[in-house]
Amino acid sequence: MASPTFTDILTLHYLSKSRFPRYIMASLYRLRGLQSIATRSRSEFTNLTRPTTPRTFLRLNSSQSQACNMSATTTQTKTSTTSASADPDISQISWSSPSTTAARSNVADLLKSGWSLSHTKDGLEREYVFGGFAKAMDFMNQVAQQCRITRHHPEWANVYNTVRIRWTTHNPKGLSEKDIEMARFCDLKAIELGVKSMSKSDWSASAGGNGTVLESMIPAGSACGVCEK
Ligand SMILES: C[C@H](O)[C@H](O)[C@H]1CNC2=NC(N)=NC(=O)C2=N1
Repeated sequence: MASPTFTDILTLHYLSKSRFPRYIMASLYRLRGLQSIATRSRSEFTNLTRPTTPRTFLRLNSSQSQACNMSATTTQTKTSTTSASADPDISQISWSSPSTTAARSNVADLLKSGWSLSHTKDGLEREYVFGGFAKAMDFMNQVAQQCRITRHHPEWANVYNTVRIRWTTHNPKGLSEKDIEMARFCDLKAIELGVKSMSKSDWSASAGGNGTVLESMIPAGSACGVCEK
């Protein structure tokens, strides 16, 4: 049995990196009389054929992928959605200023993707669950940075890995385009940080709208002392 030459080893290496199926590789070695290589231990062979860099896939649930779809379009151009779900009722929304067509379309998309309208109808609410406290803090810090840029702040609460967030405008009171923009920003940040779940927040619905941590701290859209001035 011929022992492999340096060229054989290089060829083997090259073919392995190109991830040829193992059985083709084995036949090639046999053809070339390199039985010693063809019958090498399985693990040695597997190590050669395994891709060198691990691949990670982000598996998104439907609301997360919808949020991603939305990010690919601008506020102005977004006019339709691929979702088959029924159009949410946006007629009840209490707007901060007269709403534009784009704002109405975008808020409908957000509602379809899992945001809910606050019980006072002037805000958007959602709940994110992260891998742990550190991730939840990263999320809050990154959203806070964006708040400094947009000069707009959320009403939110955190317990360990969970962040509940509400976007509403205090002055003039109601839902505004900034709320919509920030809600979308939150979804994208959360996905970027590997959020575990993005669910509809039921903080308004539960206990008649005032039974949750945040509701007892801050009634929806309450004065913040700065916005009211
Ligand atoms: C002066 C300053 O821009 C305003 O007070 C901003 C600050 N952040 C705000 N945030 C929110 N949520 N609503 C507001 O009306 C608001 N107003």
